Amino acid sequence: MVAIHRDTRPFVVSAPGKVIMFGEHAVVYGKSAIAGSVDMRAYALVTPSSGHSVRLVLPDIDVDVEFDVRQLPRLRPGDLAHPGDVETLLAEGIDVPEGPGRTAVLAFVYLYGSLVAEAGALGFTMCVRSLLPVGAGLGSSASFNVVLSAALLQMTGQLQGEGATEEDRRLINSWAFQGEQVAHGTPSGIDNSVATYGGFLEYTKGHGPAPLHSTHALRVIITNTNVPRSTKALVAGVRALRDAHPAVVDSILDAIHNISVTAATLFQAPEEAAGGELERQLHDVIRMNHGLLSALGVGHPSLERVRDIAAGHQMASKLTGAGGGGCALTLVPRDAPKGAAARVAAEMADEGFCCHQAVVGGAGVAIAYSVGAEPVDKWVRSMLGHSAERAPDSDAISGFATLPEATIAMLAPSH
Ligand SMILES: Nc1ncnc2c1ncn2[C@@H]1O[C@H](COP(=O)(O)OP(=O)(O)O)[C@@H](O)[C@H]1O
Ligand SMILES: C[C@@](O)(CCOP(=O)(O)O)CC(=O)O
Ligand SMILES: [Mg+2]
Repeated sequence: MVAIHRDTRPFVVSAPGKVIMFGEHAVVYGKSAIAGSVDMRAYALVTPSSGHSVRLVLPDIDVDVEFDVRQLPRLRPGDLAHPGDVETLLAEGIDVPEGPGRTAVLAFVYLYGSLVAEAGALGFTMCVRSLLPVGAGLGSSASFNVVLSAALLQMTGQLQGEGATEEDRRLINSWAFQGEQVAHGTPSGIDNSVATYGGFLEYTKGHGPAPLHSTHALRVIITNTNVPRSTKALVAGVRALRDAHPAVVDSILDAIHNISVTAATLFQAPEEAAGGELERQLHDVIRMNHGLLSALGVGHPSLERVRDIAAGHQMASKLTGAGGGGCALTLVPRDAPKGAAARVAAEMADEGFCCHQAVVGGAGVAIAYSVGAEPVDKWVRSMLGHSAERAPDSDAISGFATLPEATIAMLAPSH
């Protein structure tokens, strides 16, 4: 039986989104991929309470639900063949919303039922807000599942070091993966790994994340085309194509694998070798990876537009995440003329796209209790500062939600 940690202080858990540099989709089939955390995070504000009521407030997707915890299913290992089957255990009268909120609430029910299993009642209000665009390829689902898992593990006293120890992270990551399974069916695990561990890493299913010590600072523009798409549907589309043309699709997946392997070598090449030649090779592999993803059927005209605008400035772009719209990344070469990144972003904004000059490789999951007299907004700012410093010469590009809008007020559910 799990003892409940009766600490009634409110706390915040945050976790970053991710940008897949190389290897999306192929990673689902055991190929190698490279990804890093981005400086946009999800935040869960948890306010423990003594009753039997759990309120889950998700303003980004218009969800505000309340459950009597005695009605939620309790799950033991092996109760379900797949976490996605949690729906079948819902008691009559349990109200789970339709639409985008459904998978989020089902992931919550699954994680609550598994982690609070025999521990009796555990009441609280949890509000999750995210600076990540929802459903755009930056791993918003994974950072959501990481903050859920970490918050529930923390409240049930299952973390040794408030999420900071190796064992804490292993535990958070494995539960967040199950949350991703509720939503996606067959996730590779790369998104939840980046959201948990942060940094920049190489990932192969079954081997887990391996930190990649890049010797080169990356300047990356992330562009959200604002074209909605579903990760689950895109992953299923690639699976159907592979079922129809196994030899062809497997050779594309192998080519993507070889791109990730090549890129890992390039990222780790000695600094002396980092001249134009190295950047030219990175440019080539980005371009080829995008073409191969298009061949898998996960491209979109908006992504081609991003690629064309970048190419007009001698920069390479590729879709990132599941594709079909959503986000693309553009590598800004070190020797790009001053202001070039801002000009690219302005051209993209003219198309209705949003751009963000990302800092890649910041911290993973973090848990924080409010401390003493520290003003709460200052405290939230310091949490946002977990990511690496911005490059001093970075152009001001901010089409995404950023501070100061992201104050604690957005974390507090309206009553
Ligand atoms: N801020 C959020 N609040 C609640 N749920 C979220 C939030 N962000 C993401 N989600 C969950 O993740 C889903 C989107 O995940 P997905 O389609 O995998 O796209 P991506 O992970 O690329 O953003 C949403 O439908 C919702 O279930
Ligand atoms: C397409 C895929 O490689 C990444 C999906 O990322 P996102 O949910 O679009 O952020 C799927 C996976 O790795 O599980
Ligand atoms: Mg996702």
